[in-house]
Amino acid sequence: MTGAAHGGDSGGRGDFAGLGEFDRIARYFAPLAHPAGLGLADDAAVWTPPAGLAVVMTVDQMIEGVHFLPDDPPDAVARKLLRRNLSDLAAMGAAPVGYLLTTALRADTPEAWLAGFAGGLRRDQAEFGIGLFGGDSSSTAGPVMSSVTMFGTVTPGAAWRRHGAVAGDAIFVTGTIGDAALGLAAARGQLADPDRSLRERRLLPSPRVGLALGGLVHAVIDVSDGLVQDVGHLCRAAGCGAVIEAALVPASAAARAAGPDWLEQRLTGGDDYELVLAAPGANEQALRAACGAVPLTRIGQFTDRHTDVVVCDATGQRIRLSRSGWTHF
Ligand SMILES: Nc1ncnc2c1ncn2[C@@H]1O[C@H](COP(=O)(O)OP(=O)(O)OP(=O)(O)O)[C@@H](O)[C@H]1O
Ligand SMILES: Cc1ncc(C[n+]2csc(CCOP(=O)(O)O)c2C)c(N)n1
Ligand SMILES: [Mg+2]
Ligand SMILES: [Mg+2]
Ligand SMILES: [Mg+2]
Repeated sequence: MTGAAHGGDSGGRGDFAGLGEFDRIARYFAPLAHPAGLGLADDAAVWTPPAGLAVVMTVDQMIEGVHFLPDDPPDAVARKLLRRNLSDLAAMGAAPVGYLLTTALRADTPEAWLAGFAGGLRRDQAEFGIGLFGGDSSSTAGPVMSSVTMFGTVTPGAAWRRHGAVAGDAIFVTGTIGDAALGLAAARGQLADPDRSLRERRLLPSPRVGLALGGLVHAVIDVSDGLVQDVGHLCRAAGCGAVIEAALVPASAAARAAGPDWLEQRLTGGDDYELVLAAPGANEQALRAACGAVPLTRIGQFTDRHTDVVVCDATGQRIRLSRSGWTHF
């Protein structure tokens, strides 16, 4: 390498006003390092998993224009990135430990954006007890992009899986469904959001980490693409079908205020990061106890109608939807 030296490069351009790649890492990311990250001063992280535990790994991205809006607060972008991954670990019954981070920023990305992003990481690291293992910094002429690869642990053989639902199992869901999708509609000016609670739920999901559901559930998935599509994944994994009673799907006060025209958007819009559980109805009280303060609602049941998710109204009449959830082209 020629030019800038490690730890003191001054090859920065644009809004980073002289702050180069290695200074950015030292200033914004090294303070967030987990002990396994070795101060972000080596070529890779070295992590010794606790003896007797299995490692659970997942990765998800945040891409400007696809997963977040250009004007979204950078701390919220970072927190949602962590929380999308935390939600996948939650769906597997894993305890989160740490993560690898990649960023691709534009030369005109303000330094304040990176400072806000790192502040969001710091805040949720404290909230969820995780640390930064390391990562990679790159540049782009296009949309800002970032990804997190997150690691957690679980007792070997005890991870919850997407398969395992059986006909007759109840479908349970945590929290409320549809707020983030309605929040996106609100951001686009299609829907009022007087108390900004829909915006809040779009920006900051609540991953359901740490629920002691082991032994009570047959299958689990987190809702990222949309309730109907993600229940469909449980069905395909198990070779069964499902009936969801639309009126039972929990809605926040703001979602109820939006009215019935927004039903399809709520059930298929995604970005909820709630858990869907397949479990015997008889386990309902035990599940409720395991969920503590996290609301749990029975929304339907699995059936022997192979791999078909049916949404119906309170009279059993089928509600036809034009899509089941989010897909990238
Ligand atoms: N590009 C890829 N390379 C390898 N595996 C992939 C790739 N994309 C997805 N997968 C795998 O496919 C499965 C489904 O991935 P998907 O991203 O849909 O799950 P998810 O993270 O739960 O959903 P979402 O991305 O909507 O949050 C996972 O096991 C994931 O590891
Ligand atoms: C600007 C903007 N447009 C659309 C959405 C909605 N959205 C995008 S990707 C996705 C599914 C999960 O992502 P993936 O499958 O890539 O992991 C959802 C629900 C958003 N959040 N922001
Ligand atoms: Mg994914
Ligand atoms: Mg998932
Ligand atoms: Mg995911």
